[in-house]
Amino acid sequence: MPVLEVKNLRKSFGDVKAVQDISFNVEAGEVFTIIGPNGAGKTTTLEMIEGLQPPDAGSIAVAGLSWGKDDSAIKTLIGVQPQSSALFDLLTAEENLDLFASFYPKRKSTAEVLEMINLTEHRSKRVKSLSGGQRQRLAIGLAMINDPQVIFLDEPTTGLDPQARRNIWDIILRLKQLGTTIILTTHYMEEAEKLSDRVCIVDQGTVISLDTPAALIGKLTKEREVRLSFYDGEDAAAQTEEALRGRPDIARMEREGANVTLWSPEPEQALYGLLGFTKEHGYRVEHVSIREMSLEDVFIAFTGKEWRD
Ligand SMILES: Nc1ncnc2c1ncn2[C@@H]1O[C@H](COP(=O)(O)OP(=O)(O)OP(=O)(O)O)[C@@H](O)[C@H]1O
Repeated sequence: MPVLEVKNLRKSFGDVKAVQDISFNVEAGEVFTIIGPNGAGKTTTLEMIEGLQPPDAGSIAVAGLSWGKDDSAIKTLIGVQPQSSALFDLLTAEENLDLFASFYPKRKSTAEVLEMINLTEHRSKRVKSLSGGQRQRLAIGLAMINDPQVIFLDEPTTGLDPQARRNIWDIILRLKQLGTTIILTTHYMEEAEKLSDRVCIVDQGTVISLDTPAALIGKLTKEREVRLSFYDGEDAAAQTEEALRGRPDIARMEREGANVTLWSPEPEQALYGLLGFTKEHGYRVEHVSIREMSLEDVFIAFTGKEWRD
């Protein structure tokens, strides 16, 4: 049985249809990531699943339980990362964890959570003197204090520097190892690609595509982009382009000065042909690279929108 079943969710705010029709299932132990442009309905969807807003229509089952019937049972099963502004500034990290733990019948030990979020040595610091990354880790600690089966993390790394972001990735991966299901939203493509078992792309309140990062990328295209630049300048590039045009393993080619870019469903084969030609003619290649398509390419292709930083 999926740990989360979301069917035909809808929610409007006046004339704004924030969520038009969203359905998905999440299996136990998955990292399931919802991505989408600004205003796509991600937060509204999460808040309905977390029981913070009632949907206008549709159904939500958490481990087979429903809001409105089984509220206190669901609350023991889920953990929600509070916005870092909801932390108590004048309490220490440890005191915040103890306070949140007191709301629940079942809990993890504070020491264990501090260890998981790598704050043991800062446990006696007041929140107001923690860094942004440390506060964010504490917010994730609060989401796990009741030892939940499912944890919701809404943009946990927004605004953090790359190192602080990686520290949060480590926590997410540790939680996954322990079997916790994680529902994540993020604006960082690399993060979604690295952490997620499946990614759900949402736009204008509907699910546009849902699959593993690899399958989403595979759906987009089988082509890879190959770039090549020549020490011997424009002439060498133009000759190479001319000679390779029409090869079956090259879908299309572009040249700009001494740089040639081509797209190929068989980039290795195309490269053999290319390098064979340049060697034969004594053209010296300065740089060769093959670029894999990324989740960012998928996002742009599906939503027609640039990714927000
Ligand atoms: N309480 C509210 N009252 C009125 N409109 C709202 C409310 N909450 C959300 N909306 C609107 O609903 C739409 C979806 O918002 P939501 O916050 O769910 O999107 P999002 O995908 O989380 O966006 P972002 O990436 O910017 O956080 C937006 O147009 C937003 O302005």
